Order: sequence, then structure tokens, then C-alpha cells
Amino acid sequence: MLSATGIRKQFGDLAILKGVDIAVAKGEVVSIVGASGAGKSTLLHILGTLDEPDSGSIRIKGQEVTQLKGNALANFRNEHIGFVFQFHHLLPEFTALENICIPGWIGNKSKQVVEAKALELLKILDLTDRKDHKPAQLSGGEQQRIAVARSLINEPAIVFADEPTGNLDSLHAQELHQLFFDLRQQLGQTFLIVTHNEALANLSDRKLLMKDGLMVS
Ligand SMILES: Nc1ncnc2c1ncn2[C@@H]1O[C@H](COP(=O)(O)OP(=O)(O)OP(=O)(O)O)[C@@H](O)[C@H]1O
Repeated sequence: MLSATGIRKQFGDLAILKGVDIAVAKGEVVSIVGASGAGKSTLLHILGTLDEPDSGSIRIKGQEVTQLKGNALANFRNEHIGFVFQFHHLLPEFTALENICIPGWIGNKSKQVVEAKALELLKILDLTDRKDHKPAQLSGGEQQRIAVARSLINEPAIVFADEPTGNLDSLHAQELHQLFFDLRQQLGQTFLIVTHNEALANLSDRKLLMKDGLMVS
């Protein structure tokens, strides 16, 4: 689903990524761990097409994404890539259901198709009875689950999650992590997760260690 080779990125004089190779197969849940400053978030942003590498190749679902620019890149990202961040970034004035639908509305699918998919995701996440709640009326764990549903609305090739449990207590962190596995089981969804939570990372199919801008194991 994802294959990247030779990813390099420099900020000023500092080489942050020094030639990273990574591949993730369909339906895999892969975690990246490593010390603060190792370059994990930088790598995830680059793989997610939110930032450009200085050099290297990134293929997502067979498409070389480093060759896409402007609208073509934005459309590819919207259609094929999901994101979950530490802070959920839900829009406060929209309901849970609407927040999940928004990336679907940006594409050109019909409103009914998007809403039906959002309701299906709410059911999988056991949040159907919260669909009309605004984010402020949801717990932290529920907000993060809504953010996960939003990341899945366009049935992306891969979901990139950057410290998704970083803002949750250990019970909710464990629940959210379990959700990734449930979604893999039910939807065949692929996840690449950056985390400081070693216990959760150990549950993944593979745990990758980053050190000083390189994938070391
Ligand atoms: N836009 C930028 N400009 C300059 N330096 C940057 C920029 N983004 C990141 N860096 C630097 O790159 C290094 C790697 O940052 P990154 O956020 O990728 O690390 P990380 O492994 O995700 O760390 P953490 O676990 O603390 O989130 C850091 O030293 C950071 O200061």
C-alpha cells in the first residue's frame, strides 16, 4: 500500500531524515517509535504528502506521489490518505456526524453516500447515539474516535496517525489502539502510527525504530 525509499529531508543545516526506507502492506498496523527529535513526525508528514522530501520516492497505491502537485496532489490526499493527529482538530460548530462527513463532502461523492458511510462508521465505533453531539459535548476518547471515523470516510489506502493516543489517559489510549485493530479486521484498513507508547506499539504487526533520521530496526 505504501512504499518509500531514500527519503531525505534537511531543515537549514540539519539533516533530519537521512535516507529512510519503509514499506507497509495492505491491512498492516505498523508503529514507528524512537526518541524525541528522531524525525518521526517529519517522516509521517512527508509520507502523508503534507510536506515534500528533498529526495526519495513515495508510492501510495502504486502512485508516485512526489510527482503530484497542486490540485492533483490535494485530490489524491483527500481521496487516498487519512490522518489522525494528537489533537483531533474537530470543528466545534459541527456535529459529530458532520465532522465525519466533511472530507467526503470535499470530494465529489453524493451527500447521501457520504452520510450513509459516516453512519456505518459511527456504528462500528459504537457512537451512533452521539451523532448529533458537538465536539464539546463529547469526552476526549469519543472526540478522538470521531476523528478516526473522519479519517476513514473516503476509504483511504492508508491512515497516518501521529501520536493519536498522546492526549488520552491509558484506558482510552488502549481503547483507541484496539479500535485500529478492529478497523483492520472489519475493513482491512492499513495504519502507520507514530507513538511514544511502547506497550501499544508492541501490539502492532511490526514496530519500527527510528534513530537520528534513519530507520534502524
Ligand atoms: N519545520 C521545521 N524547521 C526546522 N526544524 C524542524 C522543522 N520540523 C522539525 N524540525 C526539527 O526536526 C527534528 C525532528 O522533528 P520531528 O518532529 O520529526 O521529531 P519526532 O521524532 O517526531 O519527535 P517527537 O517524538 O518529540 O515528536 C527536530 O529536531 C525538530 O526540531
